Amino acid sequence: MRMRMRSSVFTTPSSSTLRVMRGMRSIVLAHHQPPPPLCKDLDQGRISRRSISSSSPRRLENIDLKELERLTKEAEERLKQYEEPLKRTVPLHMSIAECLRWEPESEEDNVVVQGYVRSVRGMKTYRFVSLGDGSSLAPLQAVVPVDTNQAEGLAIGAAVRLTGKWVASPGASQSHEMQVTQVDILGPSDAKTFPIQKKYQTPEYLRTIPHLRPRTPINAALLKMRSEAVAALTRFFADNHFTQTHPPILTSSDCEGAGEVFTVAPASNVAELADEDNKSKMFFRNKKYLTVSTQLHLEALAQSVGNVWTLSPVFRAEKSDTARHLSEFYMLEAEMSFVNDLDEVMDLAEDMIRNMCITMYESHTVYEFLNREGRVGSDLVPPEEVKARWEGMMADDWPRITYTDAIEFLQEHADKFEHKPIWTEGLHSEHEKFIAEHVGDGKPVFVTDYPRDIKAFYMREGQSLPDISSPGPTVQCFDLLVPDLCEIAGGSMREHRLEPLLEAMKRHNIVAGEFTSSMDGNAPTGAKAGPLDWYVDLRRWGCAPHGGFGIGFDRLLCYLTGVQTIRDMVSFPRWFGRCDC
Ligand SMILES: NC(=O)C[C@H](N)C(=O)O
Repeated sequence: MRMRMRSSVFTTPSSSTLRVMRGMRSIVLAHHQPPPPLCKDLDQGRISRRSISSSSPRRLENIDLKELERLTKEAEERLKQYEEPLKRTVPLHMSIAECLRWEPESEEDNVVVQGYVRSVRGMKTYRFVSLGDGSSLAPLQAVVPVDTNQAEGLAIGAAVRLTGKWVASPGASQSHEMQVTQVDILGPSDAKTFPIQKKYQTPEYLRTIPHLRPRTPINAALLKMRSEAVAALTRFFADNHFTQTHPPILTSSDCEGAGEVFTVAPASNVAELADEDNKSKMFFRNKKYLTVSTQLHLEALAQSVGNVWTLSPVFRAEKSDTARHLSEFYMLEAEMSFVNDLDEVMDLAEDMIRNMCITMYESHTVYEFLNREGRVGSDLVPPEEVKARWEGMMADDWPRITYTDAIEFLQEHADKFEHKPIWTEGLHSEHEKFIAEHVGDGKPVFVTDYPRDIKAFYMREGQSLPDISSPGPTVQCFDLLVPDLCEIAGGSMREHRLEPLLEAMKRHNIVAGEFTSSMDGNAPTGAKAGPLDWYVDLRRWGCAPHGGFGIGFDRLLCYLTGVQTIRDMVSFPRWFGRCDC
């Protein structure tokens, strides 16, 4: 089996920079650390900033001192923004994550937190309340005296604001706890009927209450992680001068040509779909669909501003009842202009994911998630395995093999599979799994140059490697495979030349009849390519070689969190037969 590593690095940072960055990241934890806690000093009628939490930077070696100085300055600047709230007179609350990392030596008065009651333990004279607000897997322990009537209304699920003293805790589970002096019940809850009790609840049960499920600590952490991933990706693309765009959700065609589109009609006239001949009665005067991929529109936008990206919902009417498929999911798609080599597209995908992981790795959320203990997240892949996934993603040089070589490799192990590996038939998920596990060695694997006839019409024909002798024509494309989840991304060079594109469309039966392939510029823009006329048009005027990819964003997050089914990764999952609330 021939295996290639990347030939070039598309983006910063280089691997040596990355090593430094990893060291730096420990110092730059300030980015992820809470601001100094703020609490109201009622006696003096002002708000004062208390000491910063004790999280000391680790791994000081490898640090460039000048860079350190720059970062310190940056951190000081950042701190300035917290001076502003000091002028306010209303109480400022701390998030629970901030509070938990705050370990002052002496008692701190008039601290305010707000959140949701996760549990209440009753003792004779005190109630022990576990409070969560989504910022942390760990709860805050609040101790409420019973005799003051303050404990009334403290029920599981209630939204509360607690004011009190932040003191060292005698308990072993936390360094500090709150001795509550005032309880405000902001949103009462009936403990008896609250559907998320403090006991193990199966993922299947939680899926029946998707509107309440986000309140569980793990689901809140998943929301935070998603948000951090988006922030990291946005920064990555901005740093690399990609333009973020908003391609449409309603479209005229099935980009992938797999017939998995949802058709759109107004609720007041669903019947219009049945009467295809009467287009004038249709809302859009023709059939329209929810997008399955924004790629084709991204190609148009890339011809304006160069490299572009988007993170959009896409929809697939696939009747797949698996842990990896949803009818609605988010796809991150990028399109690069003026590139002529599939390796450059793969470099981008690789750098982007690696960079995202490195940025996120030591965030509070990811740290807590990967170091969870006990029963927290017991339905997920164990933290050690998930950590190994992150390490694979952050490693350099993900292997690249051609589809032809992959099939050869699989054929050497044919006895292990239910389906025989056959060149013309594509890879089954058992094959993808095997490749990911045995070729990747913990890293994701690019499989390239698939047979032309099993791939989409828009892919550019040819081989990335001139020395490959494949059994038939191939296209310049890749699938990115990881263990367990198999394919998480796919991309290709696009056919940017008019004639070969029209030929490919004919081969795929996308259109019937003759095409107008004139390049004289006076030809009508319609190419008799039906709903894809406009896409053909893009090839008429100034279409540079280009390529791109799409990543199943929710699948990627599943892999990085160890969530076993994509239905538990997405807050409101939709799949064949299910679209709750
Ligand atoms: N933008 C892309 O290349 C994604 C591709 N159209 C897909 O749906 O897999």
